[in-house]
Amino acid sequence: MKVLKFGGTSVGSAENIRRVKEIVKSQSDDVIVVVSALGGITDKILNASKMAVLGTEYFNTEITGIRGRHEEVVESLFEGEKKEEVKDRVSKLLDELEKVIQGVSMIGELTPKTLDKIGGFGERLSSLIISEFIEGAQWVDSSRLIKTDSAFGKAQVDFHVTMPLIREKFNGFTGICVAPGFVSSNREGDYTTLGRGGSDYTAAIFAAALNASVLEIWTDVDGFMTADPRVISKAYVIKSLSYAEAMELSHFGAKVIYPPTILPVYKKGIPTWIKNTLRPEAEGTLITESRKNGKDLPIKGISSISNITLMTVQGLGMVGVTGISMRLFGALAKENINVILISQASSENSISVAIDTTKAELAEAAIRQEFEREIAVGKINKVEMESDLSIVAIVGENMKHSTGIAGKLFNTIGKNGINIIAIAQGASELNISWVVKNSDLRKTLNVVHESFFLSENVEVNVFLLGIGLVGGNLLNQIQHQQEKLLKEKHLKIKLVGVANSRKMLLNREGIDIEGFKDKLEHEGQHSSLHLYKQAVIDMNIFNSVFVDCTAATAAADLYADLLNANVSIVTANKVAASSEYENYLMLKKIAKRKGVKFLFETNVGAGLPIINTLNDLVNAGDKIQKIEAVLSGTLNFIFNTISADVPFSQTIKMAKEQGYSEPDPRIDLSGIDVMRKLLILVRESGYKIEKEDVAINKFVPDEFFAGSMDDFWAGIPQLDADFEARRKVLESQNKCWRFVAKYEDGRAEVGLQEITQGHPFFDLQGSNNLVMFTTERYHEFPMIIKGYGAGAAVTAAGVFADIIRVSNV
Ligand SMILES: NC(=O)C1=CN([C@@H]2O[C@H](COP(=O)(O)OP(=O)(O)OC[C@H]3O[C@@H](n4cnc5c(N)ncnc54)[C@H](O)[C@@H]3O)[C@@H](O)[C@H]2O)C=CC1
Ligand SMILES: N[C@@H](CC=O)C(=O)O
Repeated sequence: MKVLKFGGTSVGSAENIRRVKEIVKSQSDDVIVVVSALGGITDKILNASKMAVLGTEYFNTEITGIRGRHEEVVESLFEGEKKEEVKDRVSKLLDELEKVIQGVSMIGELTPKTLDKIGGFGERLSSLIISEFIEGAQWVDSSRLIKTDSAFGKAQVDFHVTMPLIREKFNGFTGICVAPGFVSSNREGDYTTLGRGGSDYTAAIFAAALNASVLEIWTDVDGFMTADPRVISKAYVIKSLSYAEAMELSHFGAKVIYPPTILPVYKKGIPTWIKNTLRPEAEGTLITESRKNGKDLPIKGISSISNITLMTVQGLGMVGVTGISMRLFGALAKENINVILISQASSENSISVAIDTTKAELAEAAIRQEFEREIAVGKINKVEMESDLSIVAIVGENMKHSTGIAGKLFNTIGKNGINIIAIAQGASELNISWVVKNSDLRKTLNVVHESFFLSENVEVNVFLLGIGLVGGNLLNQIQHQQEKLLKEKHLKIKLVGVANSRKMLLNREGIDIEGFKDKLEHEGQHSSLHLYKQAVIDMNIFNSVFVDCTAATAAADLYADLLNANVSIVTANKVAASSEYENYLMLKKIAKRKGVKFLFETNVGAGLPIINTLNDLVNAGDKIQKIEAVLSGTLNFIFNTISADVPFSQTIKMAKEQGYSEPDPRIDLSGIDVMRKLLILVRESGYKIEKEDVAINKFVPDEFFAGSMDDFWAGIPQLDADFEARRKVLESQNKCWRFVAKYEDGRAEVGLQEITQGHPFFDLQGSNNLVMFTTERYHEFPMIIKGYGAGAAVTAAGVFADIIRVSNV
């Protein structure tokens, strides 16, 4: 004997009822089919009753709708005489329903007893139609077999009476029987109901009573998912669960099965399948007895409940006093308030309980009344209600005796800036639950799902600002490398935001890099730096990284807020790291405190591994004694290109065209760019230094920087002749110009130098950079790092490497 239960969607239309018939007919065993009401009908019935008791005539409209839905289904499923016969029977039941609701309207009273009588009509109607539609099927009235107490609304089953009644009814039964779910009756024969979702429970009771070989719950999803697929697009179906796991997951919000369903089948060890009526070929989830399975992941699923209120009762007078908890829970129970989570520290100074927010006021009043005396004398000084919260739970038998799960869980959550308000874990170690703000729920679920279920892949969510040379190249590189990184490094780089100075485009599911510029232009929202920053923070996505490829000071001013919101920063923009020392230090401190990264490798030497190398030297205990470097790609290019044929002003234009210069090349020519770089190197070496401490020996007079960009381009050729004359002299002396940065003994300076042959800087070609670190360990022969020091492609590659560093893969 098998018991199959079909939910509201499964029987919600004539088409779906045909699928149900196919499934039932394909069974080789005897079958009991338990059905819910047609999807949405119970809500309509209850609404009609509520309208009736309020005295509005709207209930008639609801009844017409209910009638129409059933008539439509009958019309489609049946033909000829059979159709008329079923129509007639359905109509009689609907008349009965209408009469009861009209009665409610007349007397203006809707007792729980009447509500239970009304509430079960949907199942009675659907089961009647389906039993007639499946040839040879009998109809059995579950309400006469399942006996309960008289707690109308959510009656308790009397198993001592129910089980024999069912066995007796089905003694010697063969074939197919269709029964309404949800409905039951008390000792007096009045209708009761088993609670919303109770049809699952009806099926489980039948299965347990008859020792069914299997219980199948047919619904509209493929099975229990690892998380709510509406929030986690990558959630997938869990193949198998123990009864305890299924119970925990469904209790904590996974609305796949009505929680009480589990107990009867668990007691009898009846395997229970969750299957999809709309995709019967899908494997589904099998719920069986508890087995610790070495192959399973430590946790099977995550579920959550939103709109929770946490009530905290606190007071020194509670410590060591017996009976406080008993009174607290007793007071809540008296008001029929379900406690979803309990958290009490061992100091006993406070107890927190999570309850449904709709019951918060009632709960507070009940507790204040119960502890009136203790509150008056100050033994309890706080009854605090915190709302807009959610409970998240991870569930899995394999957590038992596995070390490190809670550590990994809370570390991941903390690193993503999610505050945990309360925690509960039972000694069974089957479930760890914690409370977060509603606004952090989505991020929490993503973070946990990612780290426990998709641990194979690490996801980094990129918000890019600035799509000029470096930003544009970066996106090309990501696009080309994305697939390889996923395959070989299990790293998913997802572009979730992109902005220029006017517009922003955001999509938490990912933005296709192909054609992103068009999309930004046409679909992007109007933006400003502030709006973009706020959007990044509000989207609250885990493993977020803000990538700054602008040269804007205002962009650097966003970093503190972003880091504080647990967003890592990767920046090619040198402004922040070369700003006031206090600001530079503060950003580093925030990043450290928040467990996120603040990376700026490309600030010095573009893609060259200069800052990372310096960090490694210092971290390993070396001491930087001297820095000598050529740090400007632009200036090195200029001094390598200037010739009798190519005047000074022309080389500046060329450097800009080749993408070496800053967006404003005056930053390069004035020495500011090199000053910033030296400042950063000295700071990363562990010394405190400010801009004012760096002496800049300029080689272009200040007056050329005073006006607009156009003024600059118009004026700069005036220097060509002088430069050419000096260059000739230099050439005759076999020397070259290099713009050198130097730090030694607390003195920092940058300026143009004449370099003689044989010096390491002499042969530095093109836009190359060279850095020499003289340290305690690299003393006689300094460490030298040399290579392309500017250019969009190498810089973008350096930014890309920093993004990958954020992921820690
Ligand atoms: N080009 C190179 O070789 C290297 C560049 N860098 C740094 O990379 C950064 C970008 O340089 P490039 O791509 O060459 O410059 P770029 O001028 O080509 O690109 C900068 C982009 O930022 C955008 N932008 C400016 N202000 C903005 C704002 N408020 N909001 C949004 N977008 C804004 C601009 O419209 C432009 O598209 C600069 O900070 C530069 O110092 C660092 C190392 C090497
Ligand atoms: N403008 C800079 C680019 C790299 O930082 C340079 O020329 O070096």
